[in-house]
Amino acid sequence: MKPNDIEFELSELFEIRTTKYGGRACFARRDIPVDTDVLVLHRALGSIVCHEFRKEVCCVCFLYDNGRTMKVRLMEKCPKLAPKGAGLWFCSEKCRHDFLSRDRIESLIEAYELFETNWLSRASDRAGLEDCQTADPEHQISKTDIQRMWDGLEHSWVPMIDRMKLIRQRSQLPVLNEDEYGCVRFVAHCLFTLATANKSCVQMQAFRSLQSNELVKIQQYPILLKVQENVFKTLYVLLPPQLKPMLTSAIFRHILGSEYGNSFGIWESAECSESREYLGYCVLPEASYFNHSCAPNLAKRRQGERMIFTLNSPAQKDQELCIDYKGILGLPVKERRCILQENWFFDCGCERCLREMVEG
Ligand SMILES: C[S@@+](CC[C@H](N)C(=O)[O-])C[C@H]1O[C@@H](n2cnc3c(N)ncnc32)[C@H](O)[C@@H]1O
Repeated sequence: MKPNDIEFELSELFEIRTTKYGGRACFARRDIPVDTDVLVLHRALGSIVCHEFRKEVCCVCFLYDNGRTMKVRLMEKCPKLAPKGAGLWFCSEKCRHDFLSRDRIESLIEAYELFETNWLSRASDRAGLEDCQTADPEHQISKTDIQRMWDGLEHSWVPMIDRMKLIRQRSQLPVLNEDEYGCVRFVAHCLFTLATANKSCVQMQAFRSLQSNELVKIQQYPILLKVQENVFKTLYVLLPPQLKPMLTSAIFRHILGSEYGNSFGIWESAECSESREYLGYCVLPEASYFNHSCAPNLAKRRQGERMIFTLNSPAQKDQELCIDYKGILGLPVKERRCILQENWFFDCGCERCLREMVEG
């Protein structure tokens, strides 16, 4: 399948077409009235709460209660499977129950618990970690460098690990920093969804066709190549047997390559948007075909786990449906474009930018 081919239907209200200015985008199939919810998503493919907020944010509905620690843990319900609580905190019995009711959730709990145990046991090794993890700022990473790293992992590291007993495999685990640990959990969550979801559901189809920003992101942040290596190695050694078959380099690279450029921030739902805390991020494949516009006609809002995309003005048939990626609509055109280029790696081709650039 060519990257631009879309062979699935996301909504009866809009369709995906290729644009001249920015890959694929969503277009109204017919006139749609203002205030219509054009897309309502019930669950992310994968999500992660930032390490610093892990105890203060419910891992199901992402409730944040002004820095108070969430009181409900997993060990009370499944002391054998998750004696350390698997690094999960819940706001209520209801959210814990929702989580535990997911199909084959034991495999994800087992994975999270192993990651958490490993994380806690390596506390002393983490001191001084920052010093050893730097990348050469002069070297521009190429596709070949990325492929070389993966060839090394697949053809030499994986066979070496496969020959070892479990205890020795674990001694080969890299020491992770907080971001890498979060990334391990995020990828495991995505692999769990991929393993348990119906392969032909819209979320899976949308995921398979997501645009990857692997090269451009790693070129901008070369340290990510090392991060990916550490995350992959950790998953390879620690994933339980139910999830391990999902871990191939191709799926891993597609998960992270598409996360770079398609993820949605999980923000504290507060009145004042400027003082909101950034709590984590999630990947919503079905919502990742909306392009950005500096005059968007869609507003997005989170309601617990759900994400809702609502028209803020009537849309005519064939009109493009766009969201605001970055909360920068009040800035002058040059600043907006600079922020979009630095964070999302594109030159904004929206009508407002084109008009304001001509106006000077
Ligand atoms: C979330 S994806 C949107 C779907 C994407 N166009 C696709 O084909 O998969 C974000 C990417 O779309 C493109 N894009 C989104 N909004 C754009 C805009 N206003 N101008 C130019 N490119 C844009 C950029 O390549 C960006 O990295």
